[in-house]
Amino acid sequence: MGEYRIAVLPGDGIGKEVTKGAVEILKAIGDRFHHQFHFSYGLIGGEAIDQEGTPLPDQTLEMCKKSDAVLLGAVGGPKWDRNPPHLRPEKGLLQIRKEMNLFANLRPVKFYESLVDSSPLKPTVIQNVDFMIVRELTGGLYFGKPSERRVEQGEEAVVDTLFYKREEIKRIIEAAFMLAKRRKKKVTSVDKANVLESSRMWREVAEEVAKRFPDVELEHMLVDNAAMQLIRNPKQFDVIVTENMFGDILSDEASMLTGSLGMLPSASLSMTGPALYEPIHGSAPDLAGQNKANPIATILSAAMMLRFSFGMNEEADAIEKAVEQVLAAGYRTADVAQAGKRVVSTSEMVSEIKAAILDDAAIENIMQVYV
Ligand SMILES: NC(=O)C1=CN([C@@H]2O[C@H](COP(=O)(O)OP(=O)(O)OC[C@H]3O[C@@H](n4cnc5c(N)ncnc54)[C@H](O)[C@@H]3O)[C@@H](O)[C@H]2O)C=CC1
Ligand SMILES: CC(C)CC(=O)C(=O)O
Ligand SMILES: [Mg+2]
Repeated sequence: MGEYRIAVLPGDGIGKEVTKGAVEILKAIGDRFHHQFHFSYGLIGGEAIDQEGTPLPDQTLEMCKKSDAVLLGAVGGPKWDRNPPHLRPEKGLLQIRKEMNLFANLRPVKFYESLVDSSPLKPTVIQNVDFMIVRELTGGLYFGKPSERRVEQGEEAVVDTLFYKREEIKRIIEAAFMLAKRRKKKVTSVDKANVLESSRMWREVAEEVAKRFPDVELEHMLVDNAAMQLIRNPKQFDVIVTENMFGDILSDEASMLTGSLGMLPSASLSMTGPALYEPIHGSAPDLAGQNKANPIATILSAAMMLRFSFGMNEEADAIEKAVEQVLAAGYRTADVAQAGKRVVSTSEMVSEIKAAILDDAAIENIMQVYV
């Protein structure tokens, strides 16, 4: 029996509700496949500021570094929006990504036939969409220094910095090529090379890396065009690789190809240490505490954890299959609700997915006896 330590950081707002659901699903997987998952909980974000005076307490970071994988909900909320930069919940998230070297953020965008009418886009546009956004996560505009307000020639001014070392660009582009090699063999490198020097180096590095992957096609695309192409013809994409902020924005946009921001999971990987798994959405203050949020993005993030961190392909498949079954059976949280479908709460959706996982196990047991 395998034993695995999972650090859980629920965070703020709906982060608490969706991680609770994903932990229930992991426990069901543990029961069905005979693994022992040990969960330990830590503070991050606004709640950590309130209780510990910092958005990322040392004990949270230590616990995560010692774990086999981290599951995170979301951070932030209006309560902390006027805090100084070092006391913002989002700072805790940026810090944990940096401290754990989680440079590669994988955000799969996958079409679900049952949700075809939940997306505002036409079925012909979204059917069979299946691509991966590879977002650089520990550099770029969210980390560059200086990032501050100042006075210049007597005027109030402000600066943020987009900084990368060549090596940081190289490793994320290599990660994208390695993924593409195992997929449809196409990398779209998204930048703003017509304006930004950082993007011109990004392009150069992409060209260099591409030489080592002759069977993978490389195309460059400017980010404004990419935002449009995602809506015009998303099926053209296989792997998109891009700078931190570009990836942040494009992935929220891409989520609507599936019908909701509440559907997109992510994995944040480092070269060596434990990885972190989180939905791509935020703490949704408008839904917090109402048992209405879609837990599927977090549940699918847990599936990514099983696949990437623990090598449990069958277990990850079981979660993904259960999600598809429950959607096909007509269960919907409010964000993907459609006429004629059954609208359920967060906890009801979790229960349905859990039942689908355990029902499948029961069928398997019967088959083992009779076949
Ligand atoms: N990874 C993280 O922890 C992130 C944190 N944030 C923080 O979250 C707070 C709110 O930011 P917003 O811009 O409103 O982004 P958001 O992602 O929290 O919400 C945007 C919209 O999507 C909806 N939504 C999000 N997740 C959903 C789910 N699982 N099910 C159903 N609907 C869902 C929300 O109700 C809202 O209408 C801010 O403090 C922001 O800084 C934002 C993005 C990511
Ligand atoms: C703090 C933000 C960078 C979080 C976010 O929007 C994201 O990671 O998608
Ligand atoms: Mg985001």
